[in-house]
Amino acid sequence: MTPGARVAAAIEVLQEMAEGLAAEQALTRWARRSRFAGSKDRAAIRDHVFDVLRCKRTAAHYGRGDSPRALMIGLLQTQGADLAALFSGEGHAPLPLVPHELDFPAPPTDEATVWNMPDWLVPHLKDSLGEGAAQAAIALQSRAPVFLRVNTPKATRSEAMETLSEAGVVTEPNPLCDTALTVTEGARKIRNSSGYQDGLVELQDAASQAVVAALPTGGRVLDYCAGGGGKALALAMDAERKVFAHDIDPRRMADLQPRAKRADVKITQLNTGDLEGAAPFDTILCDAPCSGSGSWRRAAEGKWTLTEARLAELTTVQDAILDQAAALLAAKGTLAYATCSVFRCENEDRVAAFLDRHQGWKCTYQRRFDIGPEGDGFFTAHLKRES
Ligand SMILES: C[S@@+](CC[C@H](N)C(=O)[O-])C[C@H]1O[C@@H](n2cnc3c(N)ncnc32)[C@H](O)[C@@H]1O
Repeated sequence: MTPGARVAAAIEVLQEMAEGLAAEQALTRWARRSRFAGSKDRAAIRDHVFDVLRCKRTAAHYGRGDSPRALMIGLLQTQGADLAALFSGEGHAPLPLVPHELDFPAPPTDEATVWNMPDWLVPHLKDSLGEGAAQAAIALQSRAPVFLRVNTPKATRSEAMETLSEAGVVTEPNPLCDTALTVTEGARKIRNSSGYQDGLVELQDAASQAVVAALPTGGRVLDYCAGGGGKALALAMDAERKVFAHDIDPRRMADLQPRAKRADVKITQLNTGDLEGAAPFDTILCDAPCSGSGSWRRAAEGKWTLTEARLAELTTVQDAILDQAAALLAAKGTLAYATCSVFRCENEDRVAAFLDRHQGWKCTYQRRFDIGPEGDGFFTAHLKRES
């Protein structure tokens, strides 16, 4: 496909999203009906679509509208692309720009447009991050780096780096965690590399790894909100731990056992009804459902679909999860709370609310990870009973 045809395809995908499809669904549908497209075409189209999602307001500003075509014109203008070459009307490229589309406005001045987020989120971000809010908003407008976790039962960090480089995947040690690598070249080759297929590495954000690395070693450990099991797998690298995984929706753990097998680690899955019988646990990690604001570089739709009501609902669920997990903890155990959110209302405020509800508990550790080149935005806190 020509670059112009890829832009036309991205406009088609954005149109389907405007009609109600989620980005992944729209991209999959487009790929199914466009068998002629190669993997590089699909990747380029995906990049256009997600770039628009990350920068929708500035794209709409420069494109003078929020139609899919206007968004692509605005986005490509901010990227300094050769619009005349891309919108040539030749072959499958979009039709040439008409005069009013070439009349680009002055740069935006209002904060929500510059920060590329809904108006209501601006005060939330400021309240949460103070002077760091602008940096976070800007960081959310770029593609996230790719991070890997070295599966230490199978390889050291340097062995994994060596094996990956043979497949053209270039990495460097990530400062957030001893097991983390930042991919600097060849990210698209990871899944076919022997390092990945043989379980030497897993795809996992570096801050997410650091959250697990901060937990006490050994003991009976419950990943209470295990989801796909990324953190459970990281926990299970410590052979002294007996790791249990639970999720209110067990279907989310469907891939956990094959992944554990590939990583050569053992994880026991528990249904909600089995939790009480398996308690007490020495460590319980509650990687709670959240807005995902720390990872909106990867899942940019969340930035536009989150509502104030949903955010409030999430804080209620987060409180309930902490209360349920606390009842399963051993007397001297550690209750760890984590979110991939940067909002105070989902982080520090939840810890404070827990301590208000539970007399005789204290917070022994707390860390916030900024959105940046080293990892996604994350928050974690450890809660213990006062002895
Ligand atoms: C942030 S995701 C977990 C991601 C996962 N820990 C990982 O690292 O891949 C949150 C998970 O919490 C689960 N969840 C939501 N409410 C829950 C509850 N009340 N109890 C347990 N799990 C819950 C969701 O189904 C979802 O899979």
